[in-house]
Amino acid sequence: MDQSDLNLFSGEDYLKGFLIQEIFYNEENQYGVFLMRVTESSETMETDEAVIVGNMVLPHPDELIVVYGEWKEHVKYGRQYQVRHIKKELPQTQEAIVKYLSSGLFPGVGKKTAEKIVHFLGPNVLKQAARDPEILKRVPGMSEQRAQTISNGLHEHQALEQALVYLYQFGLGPAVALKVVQTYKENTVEKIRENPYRLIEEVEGIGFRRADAIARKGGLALDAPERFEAAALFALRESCLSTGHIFVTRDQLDEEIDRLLNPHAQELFPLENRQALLERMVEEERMIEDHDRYYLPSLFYAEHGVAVRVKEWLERKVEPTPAHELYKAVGEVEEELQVAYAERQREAMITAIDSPVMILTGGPGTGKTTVIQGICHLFAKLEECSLDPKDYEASEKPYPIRLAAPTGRAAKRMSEATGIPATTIHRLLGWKGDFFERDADHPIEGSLLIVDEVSMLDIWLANQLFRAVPRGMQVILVGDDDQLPSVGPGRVLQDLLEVESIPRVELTDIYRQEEGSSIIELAHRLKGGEIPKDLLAPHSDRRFFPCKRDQVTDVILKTYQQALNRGYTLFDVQVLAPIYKGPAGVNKINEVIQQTVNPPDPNRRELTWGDSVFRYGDKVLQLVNHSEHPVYNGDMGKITSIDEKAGKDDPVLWVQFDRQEVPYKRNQLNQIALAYACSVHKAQGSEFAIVIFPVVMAYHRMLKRNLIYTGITRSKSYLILCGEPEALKYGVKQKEREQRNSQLTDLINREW
Ligand SMILES: Nc1ncnc2c1ncn2[C@@H]1O[C@H](COP(=O)(O)OP(=O)(O)OP(=O)(O)O)[C@@H](O)[C@H]1O
Repeated sequence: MDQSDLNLFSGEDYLKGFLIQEIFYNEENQYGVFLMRVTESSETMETDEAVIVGNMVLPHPDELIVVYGEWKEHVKYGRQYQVRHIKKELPQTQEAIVKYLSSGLFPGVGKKTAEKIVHFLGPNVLKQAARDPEILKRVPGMSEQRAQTISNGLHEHQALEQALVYLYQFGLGPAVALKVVQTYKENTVEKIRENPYRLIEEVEGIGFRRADAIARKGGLALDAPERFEAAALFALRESCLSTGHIFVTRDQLDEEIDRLLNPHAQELFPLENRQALLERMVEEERMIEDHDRYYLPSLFYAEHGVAVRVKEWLERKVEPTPAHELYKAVGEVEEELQVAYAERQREAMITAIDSPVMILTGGPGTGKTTVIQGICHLFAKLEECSLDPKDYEASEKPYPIRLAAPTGRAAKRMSEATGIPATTIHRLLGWKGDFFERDADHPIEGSLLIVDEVSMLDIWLANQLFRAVPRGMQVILVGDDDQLPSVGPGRVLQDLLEVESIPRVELTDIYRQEEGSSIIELAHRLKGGEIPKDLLAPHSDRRFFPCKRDQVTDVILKTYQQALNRGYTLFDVQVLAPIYKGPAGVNKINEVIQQTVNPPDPNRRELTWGDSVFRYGDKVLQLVNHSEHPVYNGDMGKITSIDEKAGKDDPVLWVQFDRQEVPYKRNQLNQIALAYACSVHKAQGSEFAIVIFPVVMAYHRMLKRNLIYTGITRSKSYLILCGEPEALKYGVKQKEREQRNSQLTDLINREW
């Protein structure tokens, strides 16, 4: 395909010329402001210079470009050309071609070689040599290999440029277009013409609607089978990822497919046709069907994997410890640890010792951690093994007990409270960024596994973890099923609780209350749907400041500052909000707190990234499990250094986490966010001395009982609620749990 074949933008207003100065350019979103020398334009201009603004892939200074867009009057900066899309033209004059060839884009071509090439082959060389390396061999002294390299380079460059231009016509922004081109390289146009729907699965950020629009423009028929297949897969994946389903029923699938394919979905794909297409997809194993339930293969296998493991555990017999021995050992543990266990706590410890698998549940302050510690000591006593990690340093024997939790903060808390080493599940499983080292063939080591915060476990992680449990290892799952369910698909803890044959103990008596906590009491009341009469009354450890939505950020800010003035650190105080956007959302609150507690300062380095500013000293949150460093989703740290001039492959920012300082390159900055405020979901598994929790009706879509309960129970010493009391009352009434489709309970109960 020739560049002249792509006369896509004919008729649109344009400016043609060269960039002469970069005023501003943000590599992350390709937003830039440039001064341009205009050599040609669709309308007459008074001068030959223009300020152009917009998202565009950065052109090379010597490249001839055409920008399509329109003139706009900016309140502050005056007349500017707002760019919609940009096309790079091949240079045409001898001088420009020499500059282009020797610009560094083509390895090994310096100014002299470039001049020789143009001298011998003339101004059409760029197009010709891209197609045929033989032409270059006419240049004296040009080796065959070098001719081939230059030709390949030219071909690749022109193909990529054409691909970008091809993508802009579909309304793709430069960032997404660049991602597409990086995925398919010089085959972009071909691949998309072949099947535009492949973009959904192969390029992040493109959904069904965008791929469908591209297919429409490309002339693909509305009733093309590829269209239906793409809609079906997209509908299935979205339902599972956004709602947490493991599978969707045929009715649910049809409804979602119709929504995507409307109008006329039913006529375009009548029942019989649909059935045949779905059957074909099942045959090709792109989805799995079981009794009219449709699964993504990875979810089907994960759910079955978990069921197989749990069944195996339940079938295993653990030799019961004689009762007198058990009770004697519990007594000794009580003495050692100076705790008098309550009856139910003792029952939990004894059940744990004699069960291949057990679930321990309970709300905050009911003594789950105390029992975990008790179980570890009891286990060590009966097995006659040491709990001192030093005793295992020089030995072949593995440490007998593995404590793990889904987040780094939860693991740290567990280890501090029990005095026994604990890690994240990802670390336990040897997470390597895109795979786990530990699996059924390379299981984890030890005899007892205790996992805390199991409500956060989705079916994928549960499967990874369970399959890496070696034969004979006892498993104890600990959690609070009234908390928010896992972010990923499944309802693992709830499903396992519905399997009657799994031994479980529920702790209900609250112990922290004895230490005078009214927060826990409030949490337990709200969990039962009750709003205490003294909700608004000041308590020694909690307050409710009634205010309107517009006043919420002021109230938060005041309370935040008061806490800092009293000596609490940024890490002791945490604001939690259910949503990110809006005047009382996480983003706004972060902006306001940052402005006050860590304001702009000429002596403090900062870096603008997307809509955020990261400044030296800011508190930040890790949003995903880091692929190179042991830093996990939910970990918080402080920015200790910024180098805004760092190159693409060098770190631009460092964050000090608990145990280490972690560098971030520019393309890793999407892994962190400001953390003065964060969502309740992100705070799962963490606790803070002071929690500030705004509740206003503007959050109504997200306000649910389990969310409020989870938010409130994150606070250890002091809880500050602010906002509209009726919003809290409204939220607590919203009890109906999300209905997530899963059949884990049935699978475990079923005879296979
Ligand atoms: N039998 C007991 N006697 C006295 N105090 C107890 C007992 N059990 C637990 N506690 C105390 O109650 C408090 C809460 O216990 P623990 O931290 O074990 O509960 P938890 O369920 O893990 O709560 P959370 O999830 O909020 O951390 C602790 O201070 C603990 O020492």
